[in-house]
Amino acid sequence: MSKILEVNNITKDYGKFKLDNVSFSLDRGYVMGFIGPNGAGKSTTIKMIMNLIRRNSGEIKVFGKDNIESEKEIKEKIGFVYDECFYYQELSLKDNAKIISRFYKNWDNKKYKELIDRFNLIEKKKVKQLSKGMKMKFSLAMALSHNAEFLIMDEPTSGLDPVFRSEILDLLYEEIQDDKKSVFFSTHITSDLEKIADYITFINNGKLVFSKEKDEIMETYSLVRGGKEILNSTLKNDFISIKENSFGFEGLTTNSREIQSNFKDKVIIEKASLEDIMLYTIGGEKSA
Ligand SMILES: Nc1ncnc2c1ncn2[C@@H]1O[C@H](COP(=O)(O)OP(=O)(O)OP(=O)(O)O)[C@@H](O)[C@H]1O
Repeated sequence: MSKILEVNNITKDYGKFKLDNVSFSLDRGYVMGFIGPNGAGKSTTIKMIMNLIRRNSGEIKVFGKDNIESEKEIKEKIGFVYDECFYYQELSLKDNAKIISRFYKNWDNKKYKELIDRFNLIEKKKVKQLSKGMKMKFSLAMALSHNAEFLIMDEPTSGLDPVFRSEILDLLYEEIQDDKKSVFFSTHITSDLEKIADYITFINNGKLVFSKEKDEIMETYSLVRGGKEILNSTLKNDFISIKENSFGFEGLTTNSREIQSNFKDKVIIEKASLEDIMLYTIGGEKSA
């Protein structure tokens, strides 16, 4: 299977913040969600993949090629959606498309028109007159109109209402059906990932927590609840983190089988959502 993205030991030192030796990779044809709390380093990583900022060390390959040496060739095949709208604000959508389409050999005007219609965008409008959701739709229409093989998106659904979000996810879902396109996108909305991601990469405070297949993650982590009387230090060691209150505890574990067999009906065990995994991992104290 060919790799569409390889991020190897990248580091960016901003002084107060350091993206520290982060590595992960994505195979062609798959969707990877990129999660982490505010300030974790998601945008920094995406900007380095797009060569918008310089890394201090490490290596990034896109389509098997170095992202700096082969920048022009790589970008031709990438659809990029960024949370800050980088179009000409004073120009109409039509004029923006006219200018930007010239940069792409594979510009597909038919597809562009279809997406503009589908999103009910009015081409005469200036970019600055669009709402946040409309800007996102325009960005997506542009990103999907040059036969990109790889979509990279920084928070494409942030600040959008559930109807817009669901429309965007439906469109992405259609786009990946041919198994040739790959998608890498950051988000805070973990429920979006439960729908469409094959892999999840999670960073916290500049460090990689994990980069794994989603199904494996969903099978590995569980939430366990129980009464205070059973929570001794041995049991505490089975948890990634625990919240305690006056009645009992709730904790995230990768060890639910053993806990179940030791404590039987004294505990309630359920699958953890991605949000639970993120919150407990970030919250991170064993004895709250
Ligand atoms: N140009 C810069 N100079 C100094 N520090 C920076 C710069 N850009 C980002 N940072 C810092 O790097 C850290 C990571 O920021 P980044 O935008 O990558 O996080 P993020 O995970 O995308 O967060 P969010 O979810 O809030 O968008 C933050 O502490 C931020 O203040």
